[in-house]
Amino acid sequence: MKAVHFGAGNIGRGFIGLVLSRAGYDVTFSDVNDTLVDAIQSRHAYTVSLADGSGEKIQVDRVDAIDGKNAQLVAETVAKADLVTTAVGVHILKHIAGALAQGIALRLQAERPAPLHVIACENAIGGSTQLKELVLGHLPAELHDAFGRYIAFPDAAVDRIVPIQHHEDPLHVTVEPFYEWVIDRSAMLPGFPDIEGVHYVDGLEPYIERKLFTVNTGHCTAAYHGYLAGRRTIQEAMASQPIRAEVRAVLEETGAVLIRKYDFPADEHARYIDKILDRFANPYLSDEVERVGRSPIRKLSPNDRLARPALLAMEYGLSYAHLAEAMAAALRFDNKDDAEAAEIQQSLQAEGLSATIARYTGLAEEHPIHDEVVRRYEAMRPREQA
Ligand SMILES: NC(=O)c1ccc[n+]([C@@H]2O[C@H](COP(=O)([O-])OP(=O)(O)OC[C@H]3O[C@@H](n4cnc5c(N)ncnc54)[C@H](O)[C@@H]3O)[C@@H](O)[C@H]2O)c1
Ligand SMILES: O=P(O)(O)OC[C@@H](O)[C@@H](O)[C@H](O)[C@H](O)CO
Repeated sequence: MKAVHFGAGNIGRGFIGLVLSRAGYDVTFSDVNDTLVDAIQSRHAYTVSLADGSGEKIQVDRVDAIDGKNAQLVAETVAKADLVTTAVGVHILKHIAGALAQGIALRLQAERPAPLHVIACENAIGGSTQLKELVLGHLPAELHDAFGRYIAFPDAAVDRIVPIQHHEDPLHVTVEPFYEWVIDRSAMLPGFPDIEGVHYVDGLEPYIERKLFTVNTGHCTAAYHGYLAGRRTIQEAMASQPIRAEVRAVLEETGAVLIRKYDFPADEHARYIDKILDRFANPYLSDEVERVGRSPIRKLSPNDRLARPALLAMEYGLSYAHLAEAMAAALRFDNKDDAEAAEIQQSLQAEGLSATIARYTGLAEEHPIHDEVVRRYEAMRPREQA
């Protein structure tokens, strides 16, 4: 079985590539990073360590790589694959859609096209569905019918903390022991063999919202408050009692929303939160606040981990004060190396606070959550004075 995985980065090598390889797939990574592609092409293997103090290394074999900048080669590789996965970043999906569509077109020209599943493993609601729309935009109308019959894009939720790596070997990757990969079976074609290590469900929404509004809401809260307090990593941030308490408070707000929306048992959800707080504090990981807080425009956007649970909380008459505090801290994430953070700072200077909140969160000026973010932003000290 052949899999093409877009993105040989941290989650690509440390999670998806590892699981697929163990499940019996020959994995070909497509990436635009020449260092990664060259190293995989020359060694056809890499190692993964679990951040549990054991020092044990897992060998991943039978891997290959292609240059993601070569659209023709990417298309030909996709045409021969049994499975396509991605972990490139949701904003990059539009850049891979053209070559993916070209590969799908090649498959659909066959007399009896082989079915294909394309699974986006990104931190977003409906990542595969978004990719499907992008791919459709590149396909001629006469292929749309066959596309609907032979190509499926089941949505997925992926959870494993993989920090930015700092090893001499560019392929080695250290990951947390925990992982969870959930795929929406109801969107799959019949006859596809289960991937060992994947949890299949009918209907992904509760799983992706639970993951995004707990792991990722809590994570970015730790990152933004940690950044403001001058902490370098999430582990250092979580060692601060006030920050840990703020992260827990945010997760109690999103937890109340999730319990109300999905009827999750409260005691089970409380254990889920406790486990996540412990994962953030894992002493064997060093995860920089800049990585976890990266792309604040995406994180503040209406359908993502801060604004969406706050809106749901308001709709249900629940508290959103700590979510508003996290949004205010995101607006003060003044990391010059992050293009989205720089854009927010520029907007704050040029347009002012209210217009910036409205533009990036979609919360208009008179909205109660907007007002709460304004109050909290104004009461918050910037990083220099923290
Ligand atoms: N790191 C984590 O803890 C984690 C966990 C769960 C989900 N995710 C999600 O996985 C995705 C990737 O995150 P990451 O941390 O691995 O990032 P990363 O930057 O380590 O990896 C992304 C990879 O995509 C490659 N890439 C960029 N443009 C490309 C293109 N046009 N074609 C092919 N490859 C391209 C980059 O070169 C890089 O190697 C994101 O959506 C992230 O939210 C990350
Ligand atoms: O990848 P992002 O930028 O959406 O979010 C940063 C981290 O919260 C994220 O990568 C987590 O480490 C991951 O989602 C854990 O499963």
